[in-house]
Amino acid sequence: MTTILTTEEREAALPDLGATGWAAVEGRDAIRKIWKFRSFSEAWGFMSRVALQAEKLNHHPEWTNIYNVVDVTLTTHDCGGLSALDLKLARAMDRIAGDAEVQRDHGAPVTCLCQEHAARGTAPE
Ligand SMILES: C[C@H](O)[C@H](O)[C@H]1CNC2=NC(N)=NC(=O)C2=N1
Repeated sequence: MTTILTTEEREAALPDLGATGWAAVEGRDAIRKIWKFRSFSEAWGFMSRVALQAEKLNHHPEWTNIYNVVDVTLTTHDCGGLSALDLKLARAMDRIAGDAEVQRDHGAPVTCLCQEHAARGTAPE
């Protein structure tokens, strides 16, 4: 049975994950990270590789993909909060994402490349 992380486990693990861009989710015992890849293809490649890890761990993200953006929330449904599996999957995602851009401000709007080109009046490559 998966158990909720203790305070000590959180204090040991969450600061390092926070440093890479993971942040607490308002009103949920969960962590969130937003990646902005250079293309849909790169975003999809990330999701495909993460999906294989999720199946291996039997632990799955809550995520949305809009074009080049992947917005991820991790929590453990079986215990209703953060567990060691969320830490493991978060670290795996960070490894797979490599140096892809991270949006750290979760209060700011999340815009995809289409919206950014439209705002700048530029044409996508
Ligand atoms: C029965 C259920 O499929 C398993 O217990 C797994 C599947 N993937 C899961 N993923 C997440 N995020 N939380 C879970 O509790 C969970 N449970």
